[in-house]
Amino acid sequence: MAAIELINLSKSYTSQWGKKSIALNDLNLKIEDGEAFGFIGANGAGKSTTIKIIMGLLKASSGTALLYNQDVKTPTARNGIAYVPENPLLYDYLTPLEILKAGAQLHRLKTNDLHRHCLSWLERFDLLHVAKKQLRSFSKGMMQRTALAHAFTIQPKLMILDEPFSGLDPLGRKLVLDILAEYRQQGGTLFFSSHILYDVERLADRYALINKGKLETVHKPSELLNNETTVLITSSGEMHAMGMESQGLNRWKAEVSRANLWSLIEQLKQSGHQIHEIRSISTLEQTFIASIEAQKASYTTSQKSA
Ligand SMILES: Nc1ncnc2c1ncn2[C@@H]1O[C@H](COP(=O)(O)OP(=O)(O)OP(=O)(O)O)[C@@H](O)[C@H]1O
Repeated sequence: MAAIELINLSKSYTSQWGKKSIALNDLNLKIEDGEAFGFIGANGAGKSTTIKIIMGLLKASSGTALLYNQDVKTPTARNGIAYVPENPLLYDYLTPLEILKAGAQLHRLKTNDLHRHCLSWLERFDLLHVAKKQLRSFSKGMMQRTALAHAFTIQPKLMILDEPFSGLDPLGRKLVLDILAEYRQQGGTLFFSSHILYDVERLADRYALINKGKLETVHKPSELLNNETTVLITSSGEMHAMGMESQGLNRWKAEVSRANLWSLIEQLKQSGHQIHEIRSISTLEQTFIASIEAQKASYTTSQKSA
């Protein structure tokens, strides 16, 4: 069954002077249950508008949004679904423990020991030491982790996250990425928007690019792995291997095109190197930029010929 289905979804805003602007233009998208889906787009592309319509916080101008085959206009459509907005607003006179408990009770979570259940999620998000501290002293990253812990507490079947990595430092990002990956492995469904393309690439089974309210493409990250893709390879070894750049302490690194990867691996083997990591770099970023540039170019051409 589809977890999320958007059918010809459009949204336009009208300013107080009567000027109409289109935020979403005839969006069609289907996200299957159990899938991790990344939603990418530049500022103002329409990501938050889409998510707010799904969550019933905004009304679409036309079209339909379904959650597990139920129209999002039906409040029960969101049962068992967690949502973390881009800048979560949490009552700052409360403590994380109070927030998690209130959320679990609101969602009528069935657990033998609510207190322990909430504490375990706070521990997972590295917030146990501040479990009973008021949120007003928290940094942006701690707030974000509290909001995410709150979402996990209700054990949702689907998580809808608007920029889940925003405000997190590298350690916080890694922590959240690991927890989301684990949630995925256990069968959870994930729909998230992000600007951090590397994280989307690591977490998403598929992703969509949205540009000026229009869906550009829906891809599997693996579809991007072509011969032009740049690949990062790191190794360790005592001898210099041709094509590798020294990182000190017998560590080496190189960025090569995918087409040249196999000959480099052969080279490393011959030089007695141990390979540590091979991963594609910036592929999503390249696709994203190329897609926006292509859109701009076609717009300029059509303006000239008009
Ligand atoms: N309340 C509103 N009134 C008028 N226009 C709006 C309103 N909310 C959003 N928009 C416009 O709709 C378009 C899509 O905005 P949206 O917030 O969905 O983009 P986004 O992709 O989430 O951007 P960001 O990455 O910056 O959060 C933008 O042009 C924005 O200016």
